[in-house]
Amino acid sequence: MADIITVMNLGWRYAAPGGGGEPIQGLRDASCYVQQGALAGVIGPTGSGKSTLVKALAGIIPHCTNGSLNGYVRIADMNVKSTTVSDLSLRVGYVGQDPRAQLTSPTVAEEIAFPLENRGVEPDEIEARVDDVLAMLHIEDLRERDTATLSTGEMERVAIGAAIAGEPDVLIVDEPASLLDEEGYEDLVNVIDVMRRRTRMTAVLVEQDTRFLAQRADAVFLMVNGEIIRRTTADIFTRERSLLESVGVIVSDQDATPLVIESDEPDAAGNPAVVFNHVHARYADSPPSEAPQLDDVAFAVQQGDFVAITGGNGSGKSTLTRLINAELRPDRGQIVVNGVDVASRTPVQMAQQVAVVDQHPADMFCAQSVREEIGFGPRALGVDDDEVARRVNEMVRLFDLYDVEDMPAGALSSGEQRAVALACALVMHAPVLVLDEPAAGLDHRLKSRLLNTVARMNQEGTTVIIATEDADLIQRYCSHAARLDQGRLVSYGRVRANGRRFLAPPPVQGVRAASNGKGVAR
Ligand SMILES: Nc1ncnc2c1ncn2[C@@H]1O[C@H](COP(=O)(O)OP(=O)(O)OP(=O)(O)O)[C@@H](O)[C@H]1O
Ligand SMILES: Nc1ncnc2c1ncn2[C@@H]1O[C@H](COP(=O)(O)OP(=O)(O)OP(=O)(O)O)[C@@H](O)[C@H]1O
Repeated sequence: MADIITVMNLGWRYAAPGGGGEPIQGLRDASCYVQQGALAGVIGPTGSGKSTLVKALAGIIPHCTNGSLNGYVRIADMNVKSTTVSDLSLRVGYVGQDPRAQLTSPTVAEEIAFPLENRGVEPDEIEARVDDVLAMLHIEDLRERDTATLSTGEMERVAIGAAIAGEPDVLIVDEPASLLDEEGYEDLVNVIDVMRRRTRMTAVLVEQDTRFLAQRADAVFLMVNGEIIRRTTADIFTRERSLLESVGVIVSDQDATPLVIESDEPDAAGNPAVVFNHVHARYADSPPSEAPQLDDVAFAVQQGDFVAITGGNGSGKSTLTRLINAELRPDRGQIVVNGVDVASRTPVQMAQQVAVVDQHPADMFCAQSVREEIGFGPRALGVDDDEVARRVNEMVRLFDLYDVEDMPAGALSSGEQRAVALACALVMHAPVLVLDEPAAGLDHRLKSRLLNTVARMNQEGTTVIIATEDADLIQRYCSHAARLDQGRLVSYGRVRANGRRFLAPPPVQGVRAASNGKGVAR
C-alpha cells in the first residue's frame, strides 16, 4: 500500500522566546512513513517532541510557528512546506492538545459545518453530515451550544467532529485520552474505524496511555529528546517494555479495576475542611430551561482527606472545583472552607487557604521564567526571599525542570506547562490543595512523582481534592470519592482499595509527620 505520510530527515528549532537567546530544538533528523489507511501512534515522555512532530504533519509547523526547518514532510502528493494551511486543512484534520484554541464558530453545529462549507458542499448535504457527525460522537444535545461554554471534554469531542466532518485523508489527534471520558474515547475509536472503512482515512494518535495503541496500532513511533528512536509496530509494547518504562511511557495492559465507592455515614464529629452545603450553580449564559450545572450537591470533605471528584465529561467536576476558591459563586447553597463562608471572600483572599490548578494551566502564566512563575505566589503572600528560593528549588527538582527553569512557561510543551502549574500550587503550602485533572498529559515518571508528593503532603495534613476520571489513580491514592452525574452527586464515600497499596516515601525531615490517621496511604 502507498505511503500517505512521508517525513524525511525533519529537523525543527523553535525561535527563542522573546527573540533573544538560543533557539530550542523541537525535532532532530526525524524520518518515518505511514501507509494509507493505517492507524499510527506517536508515544514518548513529556517534552520529547510528539506534538512538534504532528504539528509538522498538519502544517502548523512551519506555517504558523516561528522557527527553522530542515528536511521535509509530504502528505500524499503535497509538500507541507510549499502548501498553504488552508489547502492542507482540506486533507488533514488536526486536533491539538488544547481544543479551546481550535473552536472558532459561535455554535457547535456551525463549527462542524465550517469544513464542509470550505469544501463547497451543498447546504442540504451539510445538514445531513453535521447530523451524522453529532450522532457518531453522541453530542446531538450540544448542537446549538455556544462553543466557548463547553466543558473541556465536550470541546474535545466537538473539535474531533469538526476535524472528521470534511472526510480528511489524515486525522491527527494529540492526546485525546487525557481529555475524553471512557465513552468519549470509545466514540473516537469507533469514528476512526468507520472512517477507515468508508474513506481509507489514515489516523495518527499521540498518546501517553498506550492501552488502545497496544491493541490496534499498525505503526508506532517512539520519541525521545526530539528524535524518533523506534519506528515499529504494536509489538513494542510487549517486546520492549523495559525500554518504554525507562523513558517514562506507561505500559498498561489491563483495564482499570472498576471504582467502588462505599457509602459512608456522615462523620458528625469530624473536622471539615470543605463543606458543600446544598450547592446549586448555574452559569450566567445557561438557558433557564436547562438543568443547573450543579444541583443540590451536599457533602463534607474532612481535614486530611484525599478526595476524588469523578464523573464523565460535562458532569460538573471543574464547576465544583471553581467554587472552592470563589472563582465561581453558587446561585444557592453555601461553601465553607476551614470554617469560613467562601461567599464573604474574594479569590485573592482565598489563595492563602486553597491552592488551585485548573485544567488550562497556560492561562495563569505571567512571569518571564519558570523560576519566577513558581516563586510568584509565595512572594505575593510575603514569604521571605530565602524561603521562596528554597521552595522553588524543591519544585524544580521535583518536576525535573532544570533544563527549562529560565524559559517562559508559555514556551514549554503541554506536559511541562502542567508540571509548572502544579509546582505553582504545591509551592504555596496551602492547607487545601485542589487539582483539576492534574495528571492528564504527564508521562508516567512525572505522574508518579507528582502523586507521591501530593500523597506525602496529604499525610502531613494537607487536604487534597482532585477532579479526575482516572480510576487507577483514585484507587491508588484517594481516601474518598464523590461521583457526579449531570450536576448531581450520585455517590460519596470511601474508596475500596482493591488490595493495592500506595507505598509512601518517608516523611521529609523536619516536616510534621503524618497526622490524619485515616490510612489514606494505600
Ligand atoms: N461558561 C459556561 N457556560 C455555560 N455552561 C457551561 C459553562 N462552563 C461549563 N458549562 C457546562 O457545565 C457543565 C459542567 O461542566 P464542567 O466543566 O464542570 O464539567 P466537567 O465534569 O469538568 O467535564 P470535563 O470532564 O469535560 O472537563 C457542562 O454541561 C458544561 O457544558
Ligand atoms: N512554542 C514553543 N517555543 C519554544 N519551545 C517549544 C515550544 N513548544 C514546544 N517547545 C519545546 O520543544 C520540545 C518538544 O515539545 P513538544 O510539545 O513537541 O513535546 P511533547 O512530546 O508533545 O510533550 P507533551 O507530552 O508534554 O505534550 C520541548 O522541550 C518544549 O519545551
